[in-house]
Amino acid sequence: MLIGCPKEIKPQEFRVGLTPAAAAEAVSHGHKVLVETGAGIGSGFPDADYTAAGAEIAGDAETVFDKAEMVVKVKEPQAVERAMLREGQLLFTYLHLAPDPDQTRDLLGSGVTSIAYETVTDRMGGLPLLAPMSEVAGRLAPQVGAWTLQKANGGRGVLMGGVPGVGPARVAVIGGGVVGTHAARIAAGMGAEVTVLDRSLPRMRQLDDMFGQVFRTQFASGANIAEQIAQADMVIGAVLIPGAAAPKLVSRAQLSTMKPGAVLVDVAIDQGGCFETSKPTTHQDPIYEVDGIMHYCVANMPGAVARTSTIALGNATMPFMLALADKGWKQAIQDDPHLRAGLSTHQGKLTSLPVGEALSLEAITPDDLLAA
Ligand SMILES: NC(=O)C1=CN([C@@H]2O[C@H](COP(=O)(O)OP(=O)(O)OC[C@H]3O[C@@H](n4cnc5c(N)ncnc54)[C@H](O)[C@@H]3O)[C@@H](O)[C@H]2O)C=CC1
Ligand SMILES: CC(=O)C(=O)O
Ligand SMILES: [Mg+2]
Repeated sequence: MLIGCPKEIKPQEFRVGLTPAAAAEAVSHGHKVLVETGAGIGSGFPDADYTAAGAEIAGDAETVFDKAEMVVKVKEPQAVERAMLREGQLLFTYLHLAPDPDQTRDLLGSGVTSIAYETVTDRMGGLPLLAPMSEVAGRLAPQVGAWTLQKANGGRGVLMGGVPGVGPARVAVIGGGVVGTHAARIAAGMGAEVTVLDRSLPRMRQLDDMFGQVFRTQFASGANIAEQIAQADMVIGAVLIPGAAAPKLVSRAQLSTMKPGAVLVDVAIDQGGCFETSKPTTHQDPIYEVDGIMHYCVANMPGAVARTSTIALGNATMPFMLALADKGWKQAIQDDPHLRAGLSTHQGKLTSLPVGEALSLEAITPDDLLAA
């Protein structure tokens, strides 16, 4: 199979879909790999690393999209990239379709077969292709939130760990999955007083066993969320219902109950965000203020630490990428129900029920598609 890897074009996105190590593995499996010139540069991988791995270098994105049987990326295809997709081609990348009707329409219109990293599952009920980037974004969240809390950035001027004689910042993390756990660990490590709110009692038991007194857990009822945000210097949004639009857990009216200059970091923004006032921002212009409350809502946070993120993502995607290349998408998803869970569009059909529900579109399950 010819596997193509274009350079990412989302603002300030420095990750790349294929590492030289992944390219070398694909070549050793007998596949051809075509990488756009400069695609790996932002992650510290020059073209020479790809040619050494046996890949070819293409001069532009058009050549990659034109020739590739499978396009491997990081972020959802942007409008100019979507215009280059076609029926019979396979797209393997993050998609986040539920909050993105334009992208969904274009993917369906192109006929491309697309598999979303973020809905591929594993035997433990986890999301193995989302997890590495959730680890990164979770660890980044208190760091960017602490920067936003600085007075010059619009925050209330509170230091995460406090100092002797002055108490630490209070941080509420809503959602105690991968993002939430990593965020809570780092915020606690910075000296903040941290509470993690989740709706899953088994998850909170697990967190309590693992972390003891490092941070507290609290059931994510509306009342508890209201109480926590009123006391918080920083609130980190980290909820997920896989594939679906994020539930809105903090309304605009509730901002008036918060401390002026408090910070909302909405990591769940890629699924539409869990605060009513969230809207996606970029690394170039990451923060904005609503009713005195600072918001950080960057939808590709891991792009800020591209080298770590590219390698972490590549480690996770490689076995799936190889299965798709070796077997073709149909056989690969027939053999692996976890990869099947990622199938999102095929020949103009939407194959994700949560996306169908979020966008009021007709959808079938991947199983129904295979059975048809
Ligand atoms: N902005 C960015 O750059 C990035 C964003 N993300 C996003 O972060 C979000 C979280 O991802 P993960 O931690 O990997 O998901 P996860 O599935 O590991 O954790 C989600 C947690 O949310 C909890 N939850 C669901 N509904 C809830 C509710 N109503 N109230 C409280 N808790 C609730 C679940 O019980 C679960 O523990 C996703 O939207 C993901 O796409 C991930 C990586 C990068
Ligand atoms: C998960 C995601 O959206 C990202 O890593 O950018
Ligand atoms: Mg998007």
